[in-house]
Amino acid sequence: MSDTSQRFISPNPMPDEPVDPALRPVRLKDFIGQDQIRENLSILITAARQRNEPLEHVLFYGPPGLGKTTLAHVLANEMGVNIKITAGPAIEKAGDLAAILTNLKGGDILFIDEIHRLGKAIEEVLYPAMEDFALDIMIGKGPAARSIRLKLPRFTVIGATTRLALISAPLRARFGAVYRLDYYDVNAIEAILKRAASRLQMTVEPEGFREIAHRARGTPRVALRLLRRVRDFAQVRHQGLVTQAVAAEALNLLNVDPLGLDEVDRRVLSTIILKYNGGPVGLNTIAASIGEEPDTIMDVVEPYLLQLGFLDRTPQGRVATQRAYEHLSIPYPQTQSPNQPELF
Ligand SMILES: Nc1ncnc2c1ncn2[C@@H]1O[C@H](COP(=O)(O)OP(=O)(O)OP(=O)(O)O)[C@@H](O)[C@H]1O
Ligand SMILES: [Mg+2]
Repeated sequence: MSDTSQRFISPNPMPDEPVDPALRPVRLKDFIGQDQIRENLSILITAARQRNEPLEHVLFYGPPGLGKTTLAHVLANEMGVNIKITAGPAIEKAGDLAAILTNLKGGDILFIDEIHRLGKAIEEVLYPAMEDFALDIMIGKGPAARSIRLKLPRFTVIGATTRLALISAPLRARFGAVYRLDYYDVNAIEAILKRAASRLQMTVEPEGFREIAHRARGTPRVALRLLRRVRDFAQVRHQGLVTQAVAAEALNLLNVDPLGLDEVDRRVLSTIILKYNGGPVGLNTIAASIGEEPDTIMDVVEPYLLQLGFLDRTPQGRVATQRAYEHLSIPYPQTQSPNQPELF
C-alpha cells in the first residue's frame, strides 16, 4: 500500500510540515477567497459584538486543507476570545469533555476538529451543553443514582469536518450557522500564493504564480506546499528566480501534472477506464484494485476529480468522463445508440 501522506498534492498535512504562522491569515480581512462565507461570518461577528453576546455555534465542512481550522482561529481573533482546541477522536470519555467544558470561560471558543468522530456518549453530553449551557452529571450508581445539572458559561462550539454526512441530525441541528468550504478558484489561489511569496521573499513572475496555481487543486494547503518546493528548486537550479518554466519543471519533477493530478489520481482514472471499461464501478472495488484505502479515495482523490469533471457519480458507481480519457490520452469509445441493433 502506498503511503499517501507523502503525496505532494495531498490536502492533508504531511508529517513535519511547518504550519508557518506568518502565512496563516489572522483576521477576516486577510483571509482570501470563500467570499460568501467571509461575508456571512462578518455579519455573524458584528451582530454578536453589537449584542455583546458570544458567537453562535458554527460548523465548517468541506475537503481538507481549505481553511476550516484557519477560520476557527480567525473567529477567535475577531471576537477577542480564547480558543481551546480539541478533536473528535481525542475525547474518549464523557468525563474528558466535562473537564474541558468546566474549564471554559464566558465567550470562549471550543474548536472540535473531526467532529464527526465524536462518540455517541460524548455527543449526548454535548447536546445540553450547546443548547442550554448545562452539564448533566450522574452521581452514584444503581437505584440511588441521580443526576445533577451544572451551569456552564455561555461559550461557542466551532466544529469542523470533512464528512458532513457522518454528523448526526441532532448534533447538526445545534449549530446556528453551517458553512460549506469549496475549492478555491485559480485567482484566489494566485492571491494566496502572492501573499505567501512576498512573506517568503521570493521572486516570482506572474506566469510562475499561474503555473503553480493551476496545479494546486484549488487547495491553499497544497498551493503553499508546492510554493515551498518551487522555491527550493529555483534556489538550487535558477538563482531563485521563479518563471513559468521553472515552476513547471519543478512540479513535473514532483510528478504533479499541469492540472495537479499525481500518480494516485491517474491510477484511479486509468483503472476505471482500462480495467472496468470506464465504469460504473464501486469505490471499494477501485480502492482494492489500486491498493488504497477507500477513505483516501473518498476524501482526497474523488472530490477533486469530480470537481474537474473527470468523474461522474452514479447509483451504480463511478464513471470516467470523456475529459478523463482525453487527459490520459486514451481514445474515448464511440457509444452505440440504444435503438441500434448490435452487429455481433
Ligand atoms: N484563505 C486562505 N488564505 C491563505 N492561506 C490559507 C487560506 N486558507 C487556508 N490557508 C492555509 O492553508 C493551510 C491549511 O488550512 P487549514 O489548516 O485551515 O485547513 P483545514 O480546512 O482545517 O484542513 P483539515 O481539514 O485538514 O483540518 C494553512 O497553512 C493555512 O494557513
Ligand atoms: Mg483543520
